[in-house]
Amino acid sequence: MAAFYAQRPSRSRSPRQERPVALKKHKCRFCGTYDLCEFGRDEDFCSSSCYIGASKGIEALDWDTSEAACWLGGEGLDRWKRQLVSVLRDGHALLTTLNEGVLRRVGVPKRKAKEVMQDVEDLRRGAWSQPEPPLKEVPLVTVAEMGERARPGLGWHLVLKDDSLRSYASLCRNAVPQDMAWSWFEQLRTQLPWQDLSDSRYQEEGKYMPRRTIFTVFNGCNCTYKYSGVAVKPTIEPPFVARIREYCVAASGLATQPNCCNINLYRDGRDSVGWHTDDEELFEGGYNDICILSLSLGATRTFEVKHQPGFGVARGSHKGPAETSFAVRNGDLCTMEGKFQRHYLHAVPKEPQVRQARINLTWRWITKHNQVDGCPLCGPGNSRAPLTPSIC
Ligand SMILES: O=C(O)CCC(=O)C(=O)O
Ligand SMILES: [Fe+2]
Repeated sequence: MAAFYAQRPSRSRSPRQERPVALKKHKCRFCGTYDLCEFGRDEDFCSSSCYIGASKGIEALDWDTSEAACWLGGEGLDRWKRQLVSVLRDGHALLTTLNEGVLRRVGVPKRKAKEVMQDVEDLRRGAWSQPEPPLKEVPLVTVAEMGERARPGLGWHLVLKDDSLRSYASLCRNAVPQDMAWSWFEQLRTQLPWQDLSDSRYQEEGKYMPRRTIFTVFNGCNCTYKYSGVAVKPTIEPPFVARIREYCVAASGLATQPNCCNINLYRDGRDSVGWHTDDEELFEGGYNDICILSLSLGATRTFEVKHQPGFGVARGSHKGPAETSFAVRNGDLCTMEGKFQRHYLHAVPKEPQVRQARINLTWRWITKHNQVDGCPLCGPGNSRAPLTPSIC
């Protein structure tokens, strides 16, 4: 954490003028330049805006290109600075996209690349271990509230409420009537061009992931969904899937339409999805408040949730049992909201006794369209577009 703050550039505004009362003598952990603190809740910050800035973790590292270049110089990467700066436009990109492969590709020797990545990991840990801003500082309206307002009595409620980690999950049983849900299930099962994916790290040759899948996007988007070693090419959302989306979004009280959907077919209880987080760059859920809306169709399965391994534990280590779980049944809608993808993992475990198939649609908002895929929607300004679902 120290490294994170030590590397942070100082701010130019003068908060002394903004703060008439000084209650405590302190050096602010965010801006580092003030010695008077009036912000009572957390004595390490001089103002609530610094607290909020710091609590945004990676987002708070608002280096520009020249500051990123300066950091690279400090790491002894001067020789490769020109190539690296074109990849790492700013501190945000440095914290989210730099890896050993990027360094090796521009010619950084293996040993040096490893060394640099250790420093980057320090920065990342600092950013990730920040507290989340409380709702009264940075408001967030959950789908449980929005859905209740849009559809009173439909039954939206919170199944996970973690204010300190700004993580929420809302659930609505029977959001879609049973007969309609079963007919959607049949239509999706028989009409979608399902794909089988293989991740060479986990599957032997000729073997596939334990579920079939498809990733739909809006017409005009060309983003591939890449996660844990697989790449799912986009399919333009068929009109009947669009109608399902519109129905579910209306039932949730969300005012904007999610622009993509990951759809899974679990053929029976032997199919599953392991512990993971949907924190891919496309959705920017590793550092922004986001919402993922999920519809379950067909067989009842169990949805499991647990904390991400904490500070000091390798982020890839997913051992340990679920901390929260609930059944997801035909016609149920649920969500993952706020910083859920940053702090929690989720899974649908194998349940060999289940004989029927299940289909799950998870709608998301792509906020950072992918340049590498040549997505025409990629452009300046889209990467920081916040998702603030609002009430209809
Ligand atoms: O099937 C589910 O309920 C979860 C699917 C999921 O986590 C995903 O598609 O990322
Ligand atoms: Fe997921």
